Amino acid sequence: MAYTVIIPAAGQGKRMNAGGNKQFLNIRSLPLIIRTLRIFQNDEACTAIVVVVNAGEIGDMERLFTHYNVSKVQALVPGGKERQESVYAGLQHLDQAGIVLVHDGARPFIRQEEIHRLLAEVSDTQGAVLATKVKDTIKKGSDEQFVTETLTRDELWSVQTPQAFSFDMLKKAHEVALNTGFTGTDDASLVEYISGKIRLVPGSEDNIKLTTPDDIGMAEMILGKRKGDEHEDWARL
Ligand SMILES: Nc1ccn([C@@H]2O[C@H](COP(=O)(O)OP(=O)(O)OP(=O)(O)O)[C@@H](O)[C@H]2O)c(=O)n1
Ligand SMILES: C[C@](O)(CO)[C@H](O)COP(=O)(O)O
Repeated sequence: MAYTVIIPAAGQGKRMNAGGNKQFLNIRSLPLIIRTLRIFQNDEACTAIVVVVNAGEIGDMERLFTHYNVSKVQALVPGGKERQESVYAGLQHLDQAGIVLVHDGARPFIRQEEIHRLLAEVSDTQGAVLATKVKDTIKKGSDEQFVTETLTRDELWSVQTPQAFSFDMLKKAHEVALNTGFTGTDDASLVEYISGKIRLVPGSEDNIKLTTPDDIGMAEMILGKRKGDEHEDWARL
């Protein structure tokens, strides 16, 4: 199934503490954003990529894309203060309807197989997200750090990207959120807000978001584990 993808990459990378946007960090000598983009560059079902970046970083990003032959980037769009604003900015630059994926620039270990399983699930619902079952016991806490509730673990999922939607549904969800002041930490929550049904699609623990310095060690481990796998997307660009 053909799709387009919006890649929000306009963060500050504060928790990574790398002195700048973590998208430019080299992970085994390849910039993080390039690791993420090449998965989509190499996926024949992906027809176009919109990358949302910080306004001051457009030139640097363009140079990277040229250097690494990332040819599917249809637009480089200046982002907003929050991730939600950045995705909305990206949506304005998609000139194709159909299925749209949103995928964090900071998640470089997504596999084509997972993307295609997600796509297979989105056709009969309003949205689909990759997710893993929670392994820890999750409790809610008060401001004073007392437990207020222990949640039922069997019902809990840790949600990742990519998240898949029809273009019309995602656009409507973002517009309603904007007009009502609703904010969410992922795109599915905006669709849920307008009562859309979101399918949970089991994903992989490897699809981490590089958020803190510890995640760099985890990334090295994942790369080590995948080394030698000639079918891996990462070996091809
Ligand atoms: N205003 C923002 C904030 C985040 N993002 C993107 O959304 C993804 C997930 O965000 P996160 O991991 O939180 O990245 P940062 O915002 O860069 O990190 P931090 O919160 O530590 O500053 C990243 O690819 C990031 O670049 C974005 O496009 N626009
Ligand atoms: C969209 C997301 O990656 C799903 O897990 C996550 O919610 C992004 O959160 P962040 O606070 O922007 O890192």
